[in-house]
Amino acid sequence: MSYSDYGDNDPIYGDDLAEEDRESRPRLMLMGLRRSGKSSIQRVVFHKMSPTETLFLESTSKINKDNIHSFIDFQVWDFPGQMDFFDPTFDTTAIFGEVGALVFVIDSQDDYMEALARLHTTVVAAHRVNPNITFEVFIHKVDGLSEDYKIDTQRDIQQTTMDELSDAGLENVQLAFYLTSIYDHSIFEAFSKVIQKLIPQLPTLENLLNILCANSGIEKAFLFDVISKIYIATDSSPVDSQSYEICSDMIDVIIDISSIYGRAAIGAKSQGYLEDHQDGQDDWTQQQDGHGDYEDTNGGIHQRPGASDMNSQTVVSNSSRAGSLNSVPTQQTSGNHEAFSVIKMGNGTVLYLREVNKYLALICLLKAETFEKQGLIDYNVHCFKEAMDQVFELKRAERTRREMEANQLLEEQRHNGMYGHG
Ligand SMILES: Nc1nc2c(ncn2[C@@H]2O[C@H](COP(=O)(O)OP(=O)(O)OP(=O)(O)O)[C@@H](O)[C@H]2O)c(=O)[nH]1
Repeated sequence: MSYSDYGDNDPIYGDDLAEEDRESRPRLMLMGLRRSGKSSIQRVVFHKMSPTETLFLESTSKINKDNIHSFIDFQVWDFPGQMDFFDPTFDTTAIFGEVGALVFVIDSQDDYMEALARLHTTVVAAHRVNPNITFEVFIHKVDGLSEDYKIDTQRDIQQTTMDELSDAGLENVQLAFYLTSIYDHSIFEAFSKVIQKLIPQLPTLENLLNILCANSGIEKAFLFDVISKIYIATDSSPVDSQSYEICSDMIDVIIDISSIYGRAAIGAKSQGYLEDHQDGQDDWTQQQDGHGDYEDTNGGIHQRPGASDMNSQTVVSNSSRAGSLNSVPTQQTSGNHEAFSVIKMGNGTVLYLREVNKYLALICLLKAETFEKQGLIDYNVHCFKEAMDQVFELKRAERTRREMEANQLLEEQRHNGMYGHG
């Protein structure tokens, strides 16, 4: 995945975005009152900004358009809080016409009555222009609220919003509500669900993951976008936040070890620890800054000869969380240099990560007994990857076919224009 720089004068991704680009990418809009946390969400999720750094973000003064290049290309538009969308000079058709999802951010630590009024007018206007928009409401900054208060706030916001929409004759409009904070995994989990709605291949991916889980004894499988740590699909068993968190943390562990090991490896080379794999050692690390182009993940994880011994040798701390690690990951690059890692935890659960393509990683949770048949799991994952390739290849082929048809039509029109009067 690569990300745009989002400065106002960005020559590539700012206002100069090519017209055809505007049309071909699903658009995701971040709206809400000033200081509700829109830019922070965008920077934390897509640019790897640390949550505390968002304290220094300046207020957004114009729409920031951020092009996300990943398994699907989409745009995130961050709107300034003070913008009046309903000013007659504002082109609502252009704004809402192409939108895939509208994320409305409400600051739950503040008095939210004004935000609810704005949410209502936004939904009414957007739905009138484009009834296909999905509305996602982030009840944000819940890190400052107690568990009980979170639930009460969500119930109150949900009830008030739906009542008002129903009074306006819009009882059929679907809104999804999420409790979010940039200080924990909740923002990534919420974004995962939002993005999934923009992926046309989602049912196919879920089916493939179901088949993989059923045939390999895997308890839960997530397909992650490595940089953003958004999961784009999972099997159809219910998602519990802890499973998501531990899998998402695994990506961080792998990236951290990859970067430390990569650097250490250069130093250790003279001592004979390393045979190869130095190049590309920081690929995943580079991606983490949110600006790396994520072009080459091969060899992102490196193996010291005999690295698999690490698993049985090293015991790190144990803690009360089910997801705590008490053994160090076994990391390997497989024959074709794709990242692969296994973490065995103290509670008898195994975390299994495999790079699927340059954007995605598959992470599975399974029992240690099941993992004894690793050969079967490896083989099934290989089949899964091939099926995934086919799914995305079909999409590419379809796009190419449509482009060719459009070009042919254009040619014919040109030809008729030249010779049509003869
Ligand atoms: N506690 C807490 N603070 C947050 C969270 N998200 C954002 N903030 C803080 O909220 C403040 C405003 O965030 P911004 O991202 O600038 O808000 P915005 O909606 O983009 O504001 P405008 O650009 O003025 O529309 C910053 O100080 C952030 O650190 C959160 O999840 N929890």
